[in-house]
Amino acid sequence: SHPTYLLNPTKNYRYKPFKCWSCKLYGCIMKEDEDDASPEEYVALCDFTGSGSDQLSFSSGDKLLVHTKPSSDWWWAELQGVTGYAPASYLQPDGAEEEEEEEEDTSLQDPWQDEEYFGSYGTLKLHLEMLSDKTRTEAYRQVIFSNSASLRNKVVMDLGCGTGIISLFCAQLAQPSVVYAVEASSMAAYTRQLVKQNGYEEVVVVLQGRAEEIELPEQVDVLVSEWMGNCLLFEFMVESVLLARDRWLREGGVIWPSSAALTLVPCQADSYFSEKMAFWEQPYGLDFTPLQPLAHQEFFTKPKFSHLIEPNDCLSAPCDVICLNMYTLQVKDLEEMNGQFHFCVEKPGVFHGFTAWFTVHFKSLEEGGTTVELNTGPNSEPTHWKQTLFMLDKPVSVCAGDSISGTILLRRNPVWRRHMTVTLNWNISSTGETDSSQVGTKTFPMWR
Ligand SMILES: N=C(N)NCC[C@H]1O[C@@H](n2cnc3c(N)ncnc32)[C@H](O)[C@@H]1O
Repeated sequence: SHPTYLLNPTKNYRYKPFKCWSCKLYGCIMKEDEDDASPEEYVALCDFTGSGSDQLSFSSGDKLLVHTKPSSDWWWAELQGVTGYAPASYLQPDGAEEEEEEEEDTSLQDPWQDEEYFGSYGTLKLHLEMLSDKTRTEAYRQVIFSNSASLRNKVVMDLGCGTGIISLFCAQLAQPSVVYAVEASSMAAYTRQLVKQNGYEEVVVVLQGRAEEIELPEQVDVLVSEWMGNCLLFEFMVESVLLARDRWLREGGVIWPSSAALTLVPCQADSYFSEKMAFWEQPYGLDFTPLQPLAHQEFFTKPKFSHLIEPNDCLSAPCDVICLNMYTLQVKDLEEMNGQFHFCVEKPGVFHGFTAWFTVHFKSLEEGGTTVELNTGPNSEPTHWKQTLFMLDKPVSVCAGDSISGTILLRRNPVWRRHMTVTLNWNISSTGETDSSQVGTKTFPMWR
């Protein structure tokens, strides 16, 4: 669940641009405009629908003429006489496909980056981190324990079982007829050993392969999975869970978790801001402020994952901005998920950014049974996910009574299928002496 394995250093990243308030152009850290060399031919890797008059819409396979590259993210391009900004990450030099094949560069042909992804889960590091997370692991144990009677003689699928801990809980605490423990990484071979070592090979069947591709001998009564990533959705393993639900979960079957929510709160982040930005004011009595734009680009352009927010850093009550019902959620819904928020600032402070976390619920198999909750927020025991911090470009002082309202948009990356961007739009309205309001917007790549 760490994004590090997806930071593919050989691929030049493209940061999403942020609208520069002063010049209202994309990517205000503009390189000198290259002299008007002859336009280069590029082919579109996927569809793009431009927003605003200055963006160019195109379809996958279109051949665009790129006239200038004012920033690494947005290029001035032309398609059939129409010009506008096109996102550079959607374009590939025309004819590069053949070269790509020659270089055996698989990363573009593997938008799921499965080699890195399942490679990283083939080692113990991430499994040790997840197993050491008692809050997470005990929550799943509680689900199995409190439903043990209803699990008797049931057929269970544990999707992405890793070391098999959830499947082992099922065999240890309940009497299911069988648990299909599906794991795509090479960890599956060890998981089979763990099942045998603990004497559960009669109950737990380990299948190595992607859940979308393996064959089960029967439908299942219960589909359980621990699929949540940073900001709930990063890795987009949830897509595999939905595909398995549609293919293997019998009518009336149960999916765990049954629902998920992404929660947001406006917050202070004094120590992070001081550490990364204020530091350059006067280190060792010298003025290093010319480095602040660099610090901004390097530290505040992407979200900070594994951030631990203190409850008193929250400037208002949190708000669930996206709620997923795992019975009705469709894969196509994952492309763009919208949420709205309205926060009432409860105390004066500095609005440095937003913090996000998630909560999942496990509905009981028994009518009226207790629902188990796994909450990764600041008022619960910390988990290995911690929280995710989105820093604003400029901190804003706020007073009690101010309101911060706006929208959040999670847009899945059309090329890199485990990645997304998070766009936040906000409006701060103060009802102090001077009725003022400040609007802002920022798009964060997670992580491409
Ligand atoms: N964010 C998380 N919870 N990650 C846990 C991912 C675990 O599920 C495994 N996994 C992820 N996707 C799949 C899939 N489609 N099929 C099988 N195993 C998977 C992965 O190898 C790792 O062991």
